[in-house]
Amino acid sequence: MKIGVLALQGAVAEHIRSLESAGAEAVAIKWPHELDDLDGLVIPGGESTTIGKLMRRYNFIEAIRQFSAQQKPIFGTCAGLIVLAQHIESNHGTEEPHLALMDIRVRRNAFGRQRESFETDLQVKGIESPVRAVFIRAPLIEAVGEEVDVICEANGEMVAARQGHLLVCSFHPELTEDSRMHHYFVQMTAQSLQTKASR
Ligand SMILES: NC(=O)CC[C@H](N)C(=O)O
Repeated sequence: MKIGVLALQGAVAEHIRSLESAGAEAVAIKWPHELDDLDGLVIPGGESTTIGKLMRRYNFIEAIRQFSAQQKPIFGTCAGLIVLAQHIESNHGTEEPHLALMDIRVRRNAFGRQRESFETDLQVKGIESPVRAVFIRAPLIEAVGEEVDVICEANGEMVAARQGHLLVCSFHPELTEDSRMHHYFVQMTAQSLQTKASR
């Protein structure tokens, strides 16, 4: 199993390390054609406007949409969650979506200045004990469509969700030693490979 980490901006090396400790082969992806031999893709955190711009400049938008159309799993963390969302809100109003793949409405920088970065332990559906979650100028999921399963909340707010082959979280699972969120994604990818093989 080979999982790519979109390497336009953000914590790429940390995601590669976490994927490896979750048992996958992981590679940095710089060009759209490199998506062809991947089984899954991680879109890391960083700054969503910048990642969106770079995705357009290097023709990743259409390539990732095609990747998703093949039901190949995609995991967006923090800014990666924002670029996957169909609806984006910020303090300046509604923004143009980027990949627009997941039926969620997100709010950028949703925690306000006092709580810009913090860490906490959160229960995630499908993971036995709480995971350490690092939030950095994090977005929140404000609304989800019918197909979306919310798998984690922080103080009643939605911070991680899954829609079929798409997984998102508003925190940074790559910044802790706990690789269970990556393991969750590796399992999703393994399942999708199995389904394909049995077709
Ligand atoms: N840590 C992050 O990825 C922050 C996301 C960033 N605040 C944005 O809106 O794009």
